[in-house]
Amino acid sequence: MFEISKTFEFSAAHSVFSQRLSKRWAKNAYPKCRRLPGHGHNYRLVVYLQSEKLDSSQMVTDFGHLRWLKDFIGECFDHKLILSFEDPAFYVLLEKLGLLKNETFSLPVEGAQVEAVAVKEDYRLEKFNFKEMELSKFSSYTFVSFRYLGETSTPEGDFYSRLIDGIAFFRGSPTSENLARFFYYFVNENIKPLGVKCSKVSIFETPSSCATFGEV
Ligand SMILES: Nc1nc2c(c(=O)[nH]1)N=C([C@H](O)[C@H](O)COP(=O)(O)OP(=O)(O)OP(=O)(O)O)CN2
Repeated sequence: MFEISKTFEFSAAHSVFSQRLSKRWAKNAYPKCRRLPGHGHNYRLVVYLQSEKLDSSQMVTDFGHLRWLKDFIGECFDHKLILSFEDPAFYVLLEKLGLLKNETFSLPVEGAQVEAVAVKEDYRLEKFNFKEMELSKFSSYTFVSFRYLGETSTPEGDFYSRLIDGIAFFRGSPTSENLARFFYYFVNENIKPLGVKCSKVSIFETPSSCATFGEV
């Protein structure tokens, strides 16, 4: 069996609302990773691909065949604040940011729209634009990243373009474990036509903290 790996780097922020530390094991049991609006990491994502045989280029697959993943990470994860649908503070945070009205995600800027790049439950990609959308509809996605489409020359337009471009929604708590699982299924779904398999994915939050999901 052959195995190749490709590493991707991105910077992002998250708040690990699910963090609970045991006093017995952690000297300082204060769960600092729950803090809002979040803390940042220089993430390293390592994707492992396996194949029994080599292709016509005598490769598992060309490293260049993962360019789509580099582009996706650059557009949808890099320099984003990853907010979780399941965070108890999710609704409060969106409301305070002016993005929530009657349980509806809405942009309070005349004429502006939001472009969403969404990963569905089956890990396929979908793109759509909206001005308003019921928040409950987002929870059928595993991940949604946003881009502001509108005027930016007013202070309000500037604020909402920077805010919208800076956030993404994630289904579970954004732990390294959950991110590794997300990328494992996302990569496997989207490389099916290449005829190779993603065997595992590792996510490094820091140089010394890593989670792996797949055939470990
Ligand atoms: N199993 C997991 N544990 C922790 C996760 C996680 O995703 N999975 N996440 C965090 C935080 O995001 C934290 O920022 C990173 O944790 P940690 O390695 O403890 O970071 P430090 O740099 O503060 O730790 P050092 O002791 O200085 O290496 C927490 N835990």
